[in-house]
Formats: sequence, C-alpha cells, structure tokens
Amino acid sequence: MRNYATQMDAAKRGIVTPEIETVAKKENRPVEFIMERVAKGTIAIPANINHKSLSAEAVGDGTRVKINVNLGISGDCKDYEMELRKVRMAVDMGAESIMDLSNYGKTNTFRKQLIDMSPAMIGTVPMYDAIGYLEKDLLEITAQDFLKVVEAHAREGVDFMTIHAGINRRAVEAFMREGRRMNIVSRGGSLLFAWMKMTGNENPFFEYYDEVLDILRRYDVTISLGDALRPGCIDDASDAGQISELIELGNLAQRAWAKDVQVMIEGPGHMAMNEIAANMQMEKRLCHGAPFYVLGPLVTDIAPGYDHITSAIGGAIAAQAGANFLCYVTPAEHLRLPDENDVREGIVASKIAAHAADIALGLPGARDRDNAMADARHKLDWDAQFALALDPEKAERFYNQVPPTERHTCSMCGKMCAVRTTNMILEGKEVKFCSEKGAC
Ligand SMILES: C[C@H]1O[C@@H](n2cnc3c(N)ncnc32)[C@H](O)[C@@H]1O
Ligand SMILES: Cc1ncc(COP(=O)(O)O)c(N)n1
Ligand code: MET
Ligand code: SF4
Ligand SMILES: [Zn+2]
Repeated sequence: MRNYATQMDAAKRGIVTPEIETVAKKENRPVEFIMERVAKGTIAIPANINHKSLSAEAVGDGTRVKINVNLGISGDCKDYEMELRKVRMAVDMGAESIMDLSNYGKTNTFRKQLIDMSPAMIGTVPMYDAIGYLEKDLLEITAQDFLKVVEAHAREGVDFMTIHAGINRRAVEAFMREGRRMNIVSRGGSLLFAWMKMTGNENPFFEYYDEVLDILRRYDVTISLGDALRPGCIDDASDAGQISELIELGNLAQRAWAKDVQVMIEGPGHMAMNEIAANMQMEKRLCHGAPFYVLGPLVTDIAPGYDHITSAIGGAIAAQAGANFLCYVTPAEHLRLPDENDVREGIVASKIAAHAADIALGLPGARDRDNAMADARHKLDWDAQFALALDPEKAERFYNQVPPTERHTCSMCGKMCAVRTTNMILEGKEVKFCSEKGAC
C-alpha cells in the first residue's frame, strides 16, 4: 500500500516513489535531484493512481522538454478508429503526453480505452466535457456540477487536467478595461467567461478551488492551470489581461502546493519572437518556478496551413528560455481538425523544437543521438541514418525516390559526394572525377 498521497507529498517527506525512480533513469539524473524538485514544485510528475499503463515522465526545469499531442472525438469528426490510430502514432513517435479533447458523444468510452492503452500521460479539459457529460445546457450547469466532471475524469485515471481557474472577476475586469484585438481564443476560457457573464457568478473553479484541489489530491492529478486570456494574435501578447491572469495563476499554484497537488502553468499562444524570453522569465518569477506548458508560441499570424512551423520556431525559443512542455500545433490549426498526416507533422515539428532546446540547455545525453547521426553520416551508413531519424519512414522514402547512381552516396551530390571524397583521401586512396565526355 502506498503511504503517501501524491508524488509531491512523498517527495516533501523524502520518500523515493517508483515514479521518481523511473524519471530519474529517463533523465540521467540522481533520484535526489528529481525528489528535491518535485518537493519544491519545479518538477511535476503527472501520474494518476488509476493510470496503470503509465510510463511516468517529469515536466520541469532540469529535465528534457516534453511534447503533448491533442486529439479527440468532436461533433464534426466522430471517427473513433482514426482517433485511436492517432494515439498509436503519438506513442510510437515518442510523444510523452496526449490530451483527449473529446467533446462529443460517449467521451468516457474513448477516454477509458485511451487511458488503458497509453503509456503516455493523459490530460483532459473537464470544461469541454461538462455539457456532454452532464447532458445540460451551459447555463443550467451549477458550480457543483463542474466539480462532478473533475471527479469523474480523476477517477478514470487522467494524469493532468487543464482548469481555467485564473480567469476570475479581477482578470476579466483587466481584460475588459484594456480591450484587445482577438479577445478570448481559449475554448475553455470562453465557455467560463460566458458562464460567468450569463450567471453573474464568480468562476466556479476559482470560487471552489479548495474543493477542486481536494479531488485532485485524492487521485494525484496534476493541475494544469489554464490560460484563458492567452493572446490569440501577436498584437495581444503580453497585455494586461494575460499578465493579470498569470499573477492569479501564481497564487493558485502556491495554494495547490500547500495541499501537495502538483502544478503546471499553461501559457501562450501567439507572440512575437522578441517577447518570448521575457514571458518565460515572468512565468518562472510570478508562478514560483512552476513548470511552464506552452501552446506554441506562434510567432506570426499569417501562415495558416503552416502553423506547425510558426509554433516550432516559438517553441524552440520558449523552451530554451525556460518552457518545459510544448503543446504541439498542427498544420490544420485555425482551419480544421487535424487528420493523421497533420498529427504526424505536428509531432515532428514540436519534437524538433523540444530537442533543439535540450541541446541548447546542455541536458545530460541530449547530443547523443545527434552524434550517432553524425557518425552514421560520416560512414555513409544509410540504414543507421534512417533508424536515427525523427521520422525514419520519410527519410527512407525520400532517399529511395531519387536513388544515387554511385552506391553509398545520395543523389544530392552523387559522384561528388563530399563525405566520400574526404573519406577516401583520408584513407590514402585516390579519387577520380571525369567530365561527361571523359573516358572513365
Ligand atoms: C487548445 C488547442 O487544442 C486544439 N484542439 C481542440 N480540440 C481538438 C481535437 N479534437 N483534436 C485536435 N486538437 C484539438 C486546438 O487546435 C487548440 O490549438
Ligand atoms: C498549452 C495549452 N494551453 C491550453 C490548452 C487548452 O485549451 P483552451 O485553453 O483553448 O481550452 C491546452 N490544451 N494546452
Ligand atoms: C481553441 S481553438 C483556437 C486556439 C487558437 N489557435 C489559440 O491560439 O489559442
Ligand atoms: S480554431 Fe476555429 S473553431 Fe477554434 S476558435 Fe479558432 S475559429 Fe473558432
Ligand atoms: Zn491561434
């Protein structure tokens, strides 16, 4: 029987949990390194006591940058099989986390299956599911109803939940006073804003925050404090609404830690490159070192169809400056639901951003795979290069599409393969290059 409530409770009391051991191995860090940071809250290990198939991961400073894949059944696309294929792809491609954002039909059937099969951590946004789960209109839902949805997801084994508790009356006032170009683009945030304005009540997750925390503590669910006022265009970034909410999230993080509930903070959004580093520092300062989970940031607004690129650029800068967890963005963002190919491209783009940051941060072992790739390139060992690639299938397909006439090279330089030429000279061999008319 476990003699602690949450990973944080254990860490504060000096208990090394099996999950702390697992992540210490994965991060090449001593268990004490992880335990001390889980105790302080700068590392979270989202691991619901009911998620039996989980392979635990750490999110926070001093650990590899993790990525999350969003998927889920929705009214406009109810293809369960396709969503399950996306799950398998996410797991195979090494995503550490999957958020089930289903908001249609029997969401709990899909969610239970997902939790059963997934070694990746699972996140949800209970607010999305409230209308479907309770079978009520938004306006009829009571504060206690919202808590019931949180409890249901927690019992099923969800490891972290996005809860937009920071958009309270004060943050709404700051946002309304200043005005902004894109107003609210957070789905959960907009639903809460609507509920608050139509009922006249305070944000229920803020008003009953202690009760929310009590539920989360029982199952060791990590709270991912949602950013309802994240900027939805670069012109809204770093404004009063966003920063007021961030200040609230900092207070809420400390209240969660006081109850041993692990915390992550969600962040922007759309943001120009030059503002990203300062925003990461603000989060670490105002939220007391809590892990930062960012959606992008998308560094320009004009590339629909390519927003996996706008967000990977921002994600790389953000992660180098302190973000710990990147939510992938697919080429379908702002246009439609992602299909399987969009999911693949989104995963690869955010993996690149996360890995580039790991290298820049000098994390232990971060360069090993790059060095192995360089060695395989040096040897012109194509099978090894494919195996080491983030997307091996694409690498091999491209290579074979235009095969080289000279074996061992690729068709880019063909006979003039720089690597082969240099290898041969260094091996003491002669090289011959003939013109097309030449006789060799
Ligand atoms: C908060 C983020 O969640 C994404 N999002 C919302 N619902 C889904 C879904 N069913 N599948 C994939 N992504 C989704 C949006 O694209 C947004 O970027
Ligand atoms: C990093 C991050 N931020 C936010 C959300 C929730 O989305 P929304 O706020 O639109 O409900 C998310 N899934 N990931
Ligand atoms: C909730 S769907 C819209 C999300 C939007 N692309 C954003 O930047 O947050
Ligand atoms: S992505 Fe589409 S549905 Fe979602 S907020 Fe933007 S316009 Fe609306
Ligand atoms: Zn957007």
